[in-house]
Amino acid sequence: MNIIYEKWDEILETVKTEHELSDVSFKTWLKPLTIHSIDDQVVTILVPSQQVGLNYISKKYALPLKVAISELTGSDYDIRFVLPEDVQNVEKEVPVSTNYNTSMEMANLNPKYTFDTFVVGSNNKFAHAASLAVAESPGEIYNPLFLYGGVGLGKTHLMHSVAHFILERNPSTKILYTTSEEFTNELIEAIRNGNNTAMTKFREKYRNIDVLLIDDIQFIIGKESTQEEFFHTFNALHGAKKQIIISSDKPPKDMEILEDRIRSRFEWGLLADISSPDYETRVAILRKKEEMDGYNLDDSIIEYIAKNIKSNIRELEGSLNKIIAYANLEKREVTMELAETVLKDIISPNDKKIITPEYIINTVAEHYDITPEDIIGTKRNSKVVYPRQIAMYLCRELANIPLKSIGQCMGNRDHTTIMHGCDKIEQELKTSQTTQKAIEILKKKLQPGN
Ligand SMILES: Nc1ncnc2c1ncn2[C@@H]1O[C@H](COP(=O)(O)OP(=O)(O)OP(=O)(O)O)[C@@H](O)[C@H]1O
Repeated sequence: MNIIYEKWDEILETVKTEHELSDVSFKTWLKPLTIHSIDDQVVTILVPSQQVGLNYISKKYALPLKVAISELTGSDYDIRFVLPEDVQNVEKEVPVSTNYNTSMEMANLNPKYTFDTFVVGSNNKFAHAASLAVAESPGEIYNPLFLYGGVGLGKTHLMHSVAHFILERNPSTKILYTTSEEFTNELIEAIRNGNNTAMTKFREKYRNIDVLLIDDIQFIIGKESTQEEFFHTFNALHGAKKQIIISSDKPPKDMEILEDRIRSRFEWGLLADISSPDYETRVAILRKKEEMDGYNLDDSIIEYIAKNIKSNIRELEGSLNKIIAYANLEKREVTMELAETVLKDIISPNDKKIITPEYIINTVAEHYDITPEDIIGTKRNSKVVYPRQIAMYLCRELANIPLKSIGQCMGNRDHTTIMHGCDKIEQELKTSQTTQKAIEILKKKLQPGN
């Protein structure tokens, strides 16, 4: 929390002492003042009612308050005074509700995205635990919580789960879910209106809340005014100990053309990634979905979907829905044959294509802009050694042939060399985003249907 909030009483006392105010003056003019918000270097002070005399207070106490704040914090803040009616007009935009369902609708939450319906697997264990911790103590431990991962892997589901959890405990919590695209559009609209009220309304909508969920933040990249506005929104909320949860398709350090001051704020709290689910988790997700929708499919069909749709949970669920919809429409039993027919467009024929070491070597070489000869050759500079190890790893993962045979295809290398290369990449995958991304992209190139 911004120190000005914590030391507000002390600041008022300082003004009193330094300006030798009598008790009655202090009680009348200063004591009733409270902080409305602190946005980047502007302290907005709420003056309780018009009788108190906004103009008088502003003329007489703006400077003393500015000086006292500057003495306390060591930096300069501008002072702005507002009346309750100015604020209330805007606060009506986000009314408080004590009813869970109303709050949920006002917050833009999907009722199905709760912790109960979220399947925990090794791909999302950490992100799940972090989200639960935030849900239990919003604004206190990990702020912001930054969830990142590929498309359709459950980031939105998790952030909504946090919101539901908080609302169940306290339905009057003001929560707002939005996407960075919506945020940008609303900002453009406010700027286009060209008047202060539209802008104030916009700001109050986003700053007058307890929890902000902002999805797909990567879309603010390259949008300067949005970044600027988001920066101030972030500071206002964070300064007031309000929880912020952000999702993105990549971690902050990989978000190119993002202002450094924003990147560093994203990294203030906790970063948690969600990767593609393993086979067991995919089966568990399909089973959960089946249970929720009241179906009971044969194990072999569930396994068929889980084996073939690997990287995207939205697609996984979509495949199940498609099979069921098709069966209902055609009034047919769900059989393996039906599942295969329905999913033939999604499960690319490429999956059935045998992935040979040569194919992998060519694809890796092209990706790194080197030649296949570089990969199988003996050069030892980093430009070729790393892609070579990547090729070894992919051969082991996808080609389904013994290490010895991989060694033969890779310039007659010994199987222990291949093993070493694979281990190296495996280690890197635990820590390096670059390697994770490279493997993800290359796997997609080699198996486009997955
Ligand atoms: N672990 C999980 N358990 C159950 N359902 C899940 C899980 N992960 C994702 N889903 C489901 O997969 C679908 C896609 O998830 P979601 O929209 O949260 O993904 P996302 O990561 O936000 O995607 P995008 O990058 O497109 O914004 C949703 O229907 C969600 O309920």
